[in-house]
Amino acid sequence: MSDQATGSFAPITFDQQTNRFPNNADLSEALPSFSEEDFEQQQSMGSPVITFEHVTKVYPAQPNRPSLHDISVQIFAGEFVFLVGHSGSGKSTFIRLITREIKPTDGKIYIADEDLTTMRNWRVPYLRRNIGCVFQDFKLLPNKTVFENVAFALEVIGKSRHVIKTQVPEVLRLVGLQDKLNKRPDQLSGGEQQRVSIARAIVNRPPLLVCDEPTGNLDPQTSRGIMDLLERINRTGTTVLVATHDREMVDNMRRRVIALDNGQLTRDQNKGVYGYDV
Ligand SMILES: Nc1ncnc2c1ncn2[C@@H]1O[C@H](COP(=O)(O)OP(=O)(O)OP(=O)(O)O)[C@@H](O)[C@H]1O
Repeated sequence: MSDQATGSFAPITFDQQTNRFPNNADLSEALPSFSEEDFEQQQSMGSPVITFEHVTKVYPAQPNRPSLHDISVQIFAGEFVFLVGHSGSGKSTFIRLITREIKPTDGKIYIADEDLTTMRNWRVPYLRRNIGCVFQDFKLLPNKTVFENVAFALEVIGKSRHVIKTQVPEVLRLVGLQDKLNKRPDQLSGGEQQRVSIARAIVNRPPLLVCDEPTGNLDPQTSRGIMDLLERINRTGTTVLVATHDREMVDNMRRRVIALDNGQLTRDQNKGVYGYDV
């Protein structure tokens, strides 16, 4: 499988004036794509996409052991961040808090300027339209083709057939699957299935992409292809957060590393490594 996928994909960004989500009615109208300079300027302007303020999460089933304890951290627009830590250190909990699958026991979480702790339930689907999610186990619909799996993400939010016919082939070109539109997931390799799930996550051009162990089921070479793809998506302006155990990948890519240990934030390092403390 070639990793030389191309595409003119550009994400929708948070509203620059208000740092709030764009109105979802506007999401199909592509904003101007970023140049590298715009992008650096945006980062130096420092608009936070994810803010945790003294966040603690205690699951009722484990009342005496916080799964996250007093976490304060910010992730800014355009960053590529690895979240690392032992099994059970709290990485998935961190991600599930961002998507408002769960709420913190204490503290505040903001996505852009939206306060997730006070967000009304009816707003949650709108939040999720702005966050692409990729998981270890792909979560594809087995009876649908590659095209249909990706199209489904647009159908459920009411996109027109015209938008679907334009955006689905474009994103499948970006992930290098333009020749597999009519295959079903069981006719694809693991790496190709993960590319479909990435295409599905970004087809609506979310400003934020969160990935929970995206290479956990893949061999090292295929994993490199997936990480290259995530880097390419990041270069279009999308903020990318990747929870991973993949030491080699983290060490090779030298991006920001946030380390969790036993629910505590133990390290936050620019151009970091996986390290031996996790
Ligand atoms: N629904 C739940 N109810 C009770 N405890 C939970 C629940 N989900 C997670 N935990 C606990 O919270 C802690 C953190 O779990 P979490 O899944 O966030 O870790 P992780 O770093 O993602 O682990 P892994 O790398 O194995 O996926 C663990 O002690 C786990 O047992």
